[in-house]
Amino acid sequence: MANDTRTIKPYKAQEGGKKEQVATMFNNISKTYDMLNRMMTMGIDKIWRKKAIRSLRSIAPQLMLDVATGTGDFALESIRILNPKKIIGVDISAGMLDVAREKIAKKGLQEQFEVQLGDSEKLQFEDNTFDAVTVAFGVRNFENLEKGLADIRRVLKPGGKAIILELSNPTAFPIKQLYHFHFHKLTPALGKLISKDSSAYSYLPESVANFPDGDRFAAITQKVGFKETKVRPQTFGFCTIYECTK
Ligand SMILES: C[S@@+](CC[C@H](N)C(=O)[O-])C[C@H]1O[C@@H](n2cnc3c(N)ncnc32)[C@H](O)[C@@H]1O
Repeated sequence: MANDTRTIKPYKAQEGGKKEQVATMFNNISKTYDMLNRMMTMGIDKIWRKKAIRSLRSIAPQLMLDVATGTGDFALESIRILNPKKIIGVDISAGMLDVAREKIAKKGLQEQFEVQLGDSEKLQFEDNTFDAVTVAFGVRNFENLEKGLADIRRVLKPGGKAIILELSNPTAFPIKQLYHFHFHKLTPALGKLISKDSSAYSYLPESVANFPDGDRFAAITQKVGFKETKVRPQTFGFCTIYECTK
C-alpha cells in the first residue's frame, strides 16, 4: 500500500507543505531540468511524450491546457504534433516558467503558447473550457491528487480528454532490479552532481515508489468522475500513459 503522497516531500527537515516545497525544488533545479531529463531517461522521455500526444490526434483539440507545464516540453510537443489554435501552460514554479518563456520566445510561439503561474488544484478557468488537458510528470507532485484531477476534469469539455504521462514502477524481473539500481542509486548521485540539489533527486525515486500507479491511478480518475480511463504502460512499465475521457 502506498503512503499518503502528501507526506512525500523534497525537503523533509524543513518547514512547509508539499506544494510549497515542490515549487521551491523546481525553482532550484529549473536551469538544469531539461538536460537532466534527457540524461536520466537516455532520451526515452521524448518517445513517451510523442506517443502520449499522438493519442489526441483523433479529437484534433483546438484549445488545450498543459497542467504542470514546467519548462514547456509537453506543450511544445502538442504544438508540433497537433498544432492547436491555443495552448495555455500553468505551473506553480516561476523558475520553470521562466525557462518555458525563453523557449517560447526563441521559437516565436507567443501567440500560440502562453504560460501562467497557477495551481492544478485551483485552476482559474471556467467549467467545460478545454478540448484537451495534458500533464507530463506532474500529477505525482500534486499535494492533493484527487483535488487536482477533479479540477482537470472540471475545466475539460464533455467528451474532452486528459492525457496524463507519469513515471511508474516496473514489476518484472530483472527490469525491476535494474530499475531500482538506476533510479535509487545512480539518479540521486547524478542529480546531486549536476543540479546541486541533492534532495530533489532523492525525492524523485521516493515519489515514484509511493505513487498509486496503474489501475490504482485509474480508480482515482474514476472516483473524480472520468467516464473512461485507459492505462497504457510504456517501456517495461517505467512510465504509463493514462487516457481519461470526461
Ligand atoms: C517533473 S516537472 C514536469 C514538467 C513538464 N510537464 C515536463 O514534462 O517536463 C513537474 C512540474 O509540476 C509542477 N507542479 C507540481 N505541483 C503543481 C501544482 N499543484 N500545480 C501546478 N504545477 C505543479 C512543478 O512545479 C514542476 O514544474
